Amino acid sequence: MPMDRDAFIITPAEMSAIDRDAALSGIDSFRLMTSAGMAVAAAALRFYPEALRFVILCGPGNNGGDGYVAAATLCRSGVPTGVYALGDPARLKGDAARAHAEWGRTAESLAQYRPKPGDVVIDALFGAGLSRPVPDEAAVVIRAIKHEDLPVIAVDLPSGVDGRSGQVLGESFHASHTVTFMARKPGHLLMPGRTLCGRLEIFDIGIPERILRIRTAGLCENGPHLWAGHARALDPSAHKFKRGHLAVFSGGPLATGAARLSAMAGLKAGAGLVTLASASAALNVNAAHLTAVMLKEVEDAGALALWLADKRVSAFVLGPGFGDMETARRYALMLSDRALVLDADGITAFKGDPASLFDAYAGGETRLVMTPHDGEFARLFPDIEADPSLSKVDRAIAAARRSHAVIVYKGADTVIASPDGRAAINTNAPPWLATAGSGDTLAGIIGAHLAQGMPAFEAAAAGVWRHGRAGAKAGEGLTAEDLAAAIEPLPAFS
Ligand SMILES: NC(=O)C1=CN([C@@H]2O[C@H](COP(=O)(O)OP(=O)(O)OC[C@H]3O[C@@H](n4cnc5c(N)ncnc54)[C@H](OP(=O)(O)O)[C@@H]3O)[C@@H](O)[C@H]2O)[C@H](O)CC1
Ligand SMILES: [K+]
Repeated sequence: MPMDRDAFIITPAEMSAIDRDAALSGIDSFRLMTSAGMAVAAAALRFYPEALRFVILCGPGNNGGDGYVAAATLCRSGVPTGVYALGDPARLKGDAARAHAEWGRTAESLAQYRPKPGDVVIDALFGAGLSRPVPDEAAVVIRAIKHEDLPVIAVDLPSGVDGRSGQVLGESFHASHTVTFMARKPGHLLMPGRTLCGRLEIFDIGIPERILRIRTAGLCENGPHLWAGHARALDPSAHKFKRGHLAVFSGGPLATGAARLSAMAGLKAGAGLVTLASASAALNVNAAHLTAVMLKEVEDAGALALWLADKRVSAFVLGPGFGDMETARRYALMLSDRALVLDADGITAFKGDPASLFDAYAGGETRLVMTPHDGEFARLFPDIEADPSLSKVDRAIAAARRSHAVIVYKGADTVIASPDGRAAINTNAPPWLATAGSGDTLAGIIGAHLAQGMPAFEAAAAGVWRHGRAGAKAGEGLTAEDLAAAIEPLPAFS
């Protein structure tokens, strides 16, 4: 399935390169700015027809330029406006200077602005070019506007949100609406940026798609366009062995539930067969709870080695509730010629010696998927986690490259990254998905996809998406059992 234009995610650096390419191909950059500013003005009139006054705050770069175009357009439409500038407008350059000149009035200084009820603020202070914490003068005004609870329409990004990482640099607006151009930036989707954008609109300012596509790297929003082509292998009408055999390792007798949640999710997600591998001490408690999921005694590494002679067991989930770190390490290394989802304790087990795991899965097709949340990620990749210059997308890609694994870096803004540099940001998870057993369910869904022969990146991305859908369907207050029951067929078959 070709990538849907709306699924593009373009970093601010890529956007600058796209702007340069557009200029080189003869596209007038001032026309782009004019389209951008007019789109903002139109959105402002549409969202807030009752506004007593539009207050446009203009910064020192092209984001400010968009603001002057918006101000001129709103003036022409006859609504009251006030324009306040950060820095001396005489120092504006290029298109922004021209936009200011064409507006043709005198802006007041930003420090003069006193928020008033009835004002609707158009934030054109900083956009893609924000490179450091917002200056104090801007921070004071942002806080005053928040205090007055005025609606804010952000141009491109809420000022203070880093478009590359979604992090707040100093202080940020919490916009009610954001109008961005051509495509979303990572900061619109990564946290906390996503929550600060309000309702997001993407406006086409006229850069041809062929120019966009050349510069877009492998980052997009997670969705069926990424993996539906690989979902055909998951035809539910196929024979059960063809639909793959997934094995999930159980924890000890007092911690068996997590693995059973994974196993049930794997079955619901379409694996033909699912076996729970349990040490003898936990066999009875598992037997008492299982019906469709099969049970096999795997007491130790020797028993696992014998079982691995059966090549039909095509994928494994190791970690949920597993508990025994030494055995987890041993099993994970033994499984290195199979597809493995390593979750929870399976990840923590390699704290201190991650290289042994990474080496075991190096070479050949990517077959390891790791599903860390923040804490687990820091255990395996402490230096990557501690590097403040990296966005969550950068961190996930760096970890994937180092570990030769697909990384599912969990959170409200789960990022799926492949060792080859592709990455996707997931957006369909409702907040209530963060519940006990949710991660176990996700591991089982991904395991089912791997068992059926989906490539690791697609298996993981599809798993995260189906998990989010199931969460939305099960609704607020869901339990992990509800979640497994709510897993829907893959879109290729719906
Ligand atoms: N293709 C498009 O999407 C188009 C988008 N447009 C708009 O252009 C901006 C990006 O414009 P740019 O000039 O690159 O960046 P900004 O306006 O966001 O900010 C750059 C200026 O701000 C200064 N700066 C940056 N951070 C700070 C800070 N913390 N404190 C003070 N000053 C700061 C920066 O100065 P430097 O010293 O860092 O050089 C710049 O002066 C995009 O967001 C859209 O709104 C185009 O209109 C059309 C094409
Ligand atoms: K802005």
